[in-house]
Amino acid sequence: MEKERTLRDSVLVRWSALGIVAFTMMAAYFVNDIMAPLKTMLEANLDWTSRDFGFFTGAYSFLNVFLLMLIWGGLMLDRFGIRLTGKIAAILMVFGTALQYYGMTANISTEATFFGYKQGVFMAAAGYSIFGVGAEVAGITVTKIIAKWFKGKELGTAMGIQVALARIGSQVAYSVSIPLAKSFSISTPVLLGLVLLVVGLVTFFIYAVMDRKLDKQEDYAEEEDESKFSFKDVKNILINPGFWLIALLCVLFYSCVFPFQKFASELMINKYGISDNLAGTIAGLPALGALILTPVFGIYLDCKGKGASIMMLGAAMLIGVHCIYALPFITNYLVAIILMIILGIAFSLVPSAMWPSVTKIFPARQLGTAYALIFFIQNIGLWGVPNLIGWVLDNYCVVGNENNANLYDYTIPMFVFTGFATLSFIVAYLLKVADKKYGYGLEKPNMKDC
Ligand SMILES: NCCCC[C@H](NC(=O)[C@@H](N)CCCCN)C(=O)O
Repeated sequence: MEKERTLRDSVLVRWSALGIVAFTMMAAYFVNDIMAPLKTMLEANLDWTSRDFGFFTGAYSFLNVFLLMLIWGGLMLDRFGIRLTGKIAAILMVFGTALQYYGMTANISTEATFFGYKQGVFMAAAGYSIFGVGAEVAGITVTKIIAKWFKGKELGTAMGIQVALARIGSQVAYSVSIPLAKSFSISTPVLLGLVLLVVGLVTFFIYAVMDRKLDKQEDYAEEEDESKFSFKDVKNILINPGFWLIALLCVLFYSCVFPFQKFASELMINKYGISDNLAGTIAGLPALGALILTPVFGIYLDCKGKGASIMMLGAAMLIGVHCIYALPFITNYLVAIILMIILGIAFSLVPSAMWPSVTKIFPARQLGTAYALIFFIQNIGLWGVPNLIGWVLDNYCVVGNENNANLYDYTIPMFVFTGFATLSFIVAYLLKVADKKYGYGLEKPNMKDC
């Protein structure tokens, strides 16, 4: 007997489902990056230091790392399902961003401190930390949603398009942040993010209706889902050398991209003399490049393979980019823009090879657990590196002061990023060696017929 057609068999409905949840993630990436270009203005207007900015930026991952929120989120996703987990994640993002907005706007004394940080900074960071839990849990929920609707269909393309749409959120955030803050007030960009997140929350509730309908039609049993978080699988994953190499590559590579971008606007202004209205757009160029190139490289990897070599190439490009940014005598703004474009290419190469590689190393049953653990380790870098860079800037890099904001020499921070990029290249090389030894098939194409 022919199987009954369900909602996911309709091209229009399944791509609409993707569009709806991708919007929620786009809003999340917008809020994630909206504060980055404001670093200098935060110093001038709200008396933040670089250490404060690093503390705030790293706060995104604080609860995910130290309270294991990503792990609990993974467990909750399996125990209570997509709809409840996704709604809670979206509510956390809205609540966290509202708290962050309050921390930036309320009339909090700049003198009073909390755990050694100004109260306003602490409040904004606490909000961003709650937002970070919501954003990361929403990330794994959306991965599961895409697997649910696109399994046996255009799964790879759908995942690539979702990440590409999220990059639009980042790029728009980098471009509009400073102009908005200058035209209205320093907190206006965050307020806009809050509005987008509320719309994202509403769209997720709309998605939940579709999800319930699909479950009714397909009799979708969460127990049968292959991507569950399970403590049984944790041990098997942790003893797989492929896991450690991918997780290390992920934390090192992403530590050279996301935290770097957060400080990049100021680097563009301080070192290359780029106007502050344009600096954010340039710092956001990697997201724009990745938006276009990630699907292109995805198709290449599907048809030709060479995943391990591509990860090495991306890491090598990153070493070159950060090293040239570190050289104090190269100050031409065109060089800065070209380097940002090259970083964008590397930022497309590595993720488009790395995320599908996870599916080659682990059986489908362990995928959810493997992704949650890799995200967890990645978050350690997303917490630690901004704190480290902020501390280095305050203690070793101040070279002057202009309009109540410090001027910084970024040589040391950029050499720190070069160090991480070098380590990521070594790990990518070891991954290629391990691929040969254990036969993961990372160099093989993802699809048989192209
Ligand atoms: N199917 C996995 C896609 C992962 C996309 C990846 N996102 C992350 O790694 C997040 N854990 C961290 C996002 C932080 C955003 N600034 C990506 O490349 O964005």
